[in-house]
Amino acid sequence: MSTPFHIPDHALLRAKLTRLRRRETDTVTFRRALAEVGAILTSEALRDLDEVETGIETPVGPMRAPALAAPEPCLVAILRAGLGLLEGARMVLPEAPVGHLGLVRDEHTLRPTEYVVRLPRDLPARGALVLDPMLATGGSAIQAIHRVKQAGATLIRFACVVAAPEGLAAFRAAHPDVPVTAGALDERLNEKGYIVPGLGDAGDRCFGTE
Ligand SMILES: O=P(O)(O)OC[C@H]1O[C@H](OP(=O)(O)OP(=O)(O)O)[C@H](O)[C@@H]1O
Ligand SMILES: O=c1cc[nH]c(=O)[nH]1
Ligand SMILES: [Mg+2]
Repeated sequence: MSTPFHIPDHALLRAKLTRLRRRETDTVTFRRALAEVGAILTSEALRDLDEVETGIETPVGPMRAPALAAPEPCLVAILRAGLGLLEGARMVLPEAPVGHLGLVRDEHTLRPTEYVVRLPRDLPARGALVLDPMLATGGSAIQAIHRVKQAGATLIRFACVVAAPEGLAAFRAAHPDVPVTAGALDERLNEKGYIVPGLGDAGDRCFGTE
């Protein structure tokens, strides 16, 4: 099986991504755009959730109407930058339980170190959408999905804003069963492991710590 990879064809998504990429975008604008992109990517990543038909009454009369067949999936944010996407994701799924995975990449080895694991109890029953703006070498996302699987989830999806070909290939090799929804697939990684052209350090830009 090969990981399904989907870039939504949406003018708003592209325009908001351009805002995120601009060097001069300030922290407030960056954070707002990241949340908006989080809402769009969450909707797109979950567009194929199972539905059932149910009988309802509108103010005008009865009808058969679609509803979700199962409780909403959990949202899992990879700290820190995933918190920016989470803000928008929760607008779309306000009732979803939220998990946090703290991962930070060593700037020399580019390997992630885990510093927080806090996952919802009903992850196995609900499944999860894991959120991180950047899929660079793929190390952080691969580790995060590993943790979510370890916690018992089988139905897992991953959403990111920008992916690098290197990271996508590594992710596909590690988790071929996990579909990826992304805002864009960029050219490559540079010698420091940053995505080119990318948008810089998503965590620093979101939290004003540059
Ligand atoms: O695919 P990778 O090579 O693992 O790189 C991607 C990771 O790097 C960034 O996090 P960072 O380590 O900078 O932590 P932060 O969000 O706290 O800034 C980003 O948010 C991803 O989690
Ligand atoms: O380009 C990149 C790569 C990793 N992490 C980021 O925040 N940006
Ligand atoms: Mg960072």
